[in-house]
Amino acid sequence: MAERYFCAIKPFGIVSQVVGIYALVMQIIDGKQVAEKVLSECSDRIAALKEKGVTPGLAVVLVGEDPASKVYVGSKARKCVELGIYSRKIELPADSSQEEVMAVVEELNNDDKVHGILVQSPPPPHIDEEAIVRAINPAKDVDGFHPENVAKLALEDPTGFVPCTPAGCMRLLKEAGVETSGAEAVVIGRSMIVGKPMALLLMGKAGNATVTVAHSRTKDLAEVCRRADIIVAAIGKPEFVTADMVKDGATIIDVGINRVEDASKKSGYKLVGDVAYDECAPKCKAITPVPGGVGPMTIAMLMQNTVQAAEATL
Ligand SMILES: Nc1nc(=O)c2c([nH]1)NC[C@@H]1CN(c3ccc(C(=O)N[C@@H](CCC(=O)O)C(=O)O)cc3)C=[N+]21
Repeated sequence: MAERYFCAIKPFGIVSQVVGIYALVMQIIDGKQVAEKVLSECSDRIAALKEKGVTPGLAVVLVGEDPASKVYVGSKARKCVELGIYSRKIELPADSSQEEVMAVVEELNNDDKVHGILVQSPPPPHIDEEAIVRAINPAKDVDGFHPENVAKLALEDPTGFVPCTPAGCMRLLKEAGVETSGAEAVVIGRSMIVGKPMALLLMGKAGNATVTVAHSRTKDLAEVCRRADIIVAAIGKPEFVTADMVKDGATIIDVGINRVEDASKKSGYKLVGDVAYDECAPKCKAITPVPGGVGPMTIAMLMQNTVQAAEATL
């Protein structure tokens, strides 16, 4: 599921080039390609559901006008249409009250055509996001953020929903043929959306890795990272992981999506990950690019969770 690239070392002559080619075979993990595979599995399951009279449905709620959120919500809705998932998009003004958002969630909880509910994060600052997440019926919580699903993940109960981004990272490792069992994995970041569930997945039966969770208070982060066979970068800081933090032959999963200014781009910005890709990639056995790595997988796993939610109603 992934292409192999050769990093030829030009300046050092033919012999070094050959040595370089053997020493530095590096795999760029193609997230778009793996996402296509996941989506085609979803297609088959959707067809089977429709034969039984069930059309999976996903509702996406967006509060406010954040342009990046609008892009994500748009691509989620588009993916639903492509797959034949019934899609509802609910856009609420930025000044909506807590009660108004809660009322929408309640309505969606009671809508039998809707199997999955996602409230785009982050909502405007006056909204209590935790209360919203708790109000979602756990059986429709396709983000896997509800406490019941967090508990099921910790318990390794497969009836729960695994958060989409870490689920996508695990699938990428699997499809790239990266051995997690017995590996030293370092997760950088401890968020409830990525870092914490990622650590649970790597540590659990699906991963069997030895896991370290590093964060902003970690002492000697570079040293901790250098131990890693697998680094999962989910810090939210552009190009935070540098080559000196990476062991030769490590695998890097870059969860970061940061918009940084770039005058040469029409949009005025470019996307970079949490990893300084150009300097880290030559040291890696395998690495995910940004864009085209974890991002497309997040959406694919959301579709998969929606299918799972619909199947659970049969
Ligand atoms: N309740 C909730 N659930 C989410 O799953 C959720 C959320 N809130 N809030 C925002 C984040 C972010 N997120 C992304 C999904 C796809 C791409 C994606 O497809 N990225 C493309 C590039 C997209 C671009 O060009 O901007 C890529 O990396 O190749 C990125 C980010 C889901 N999120």
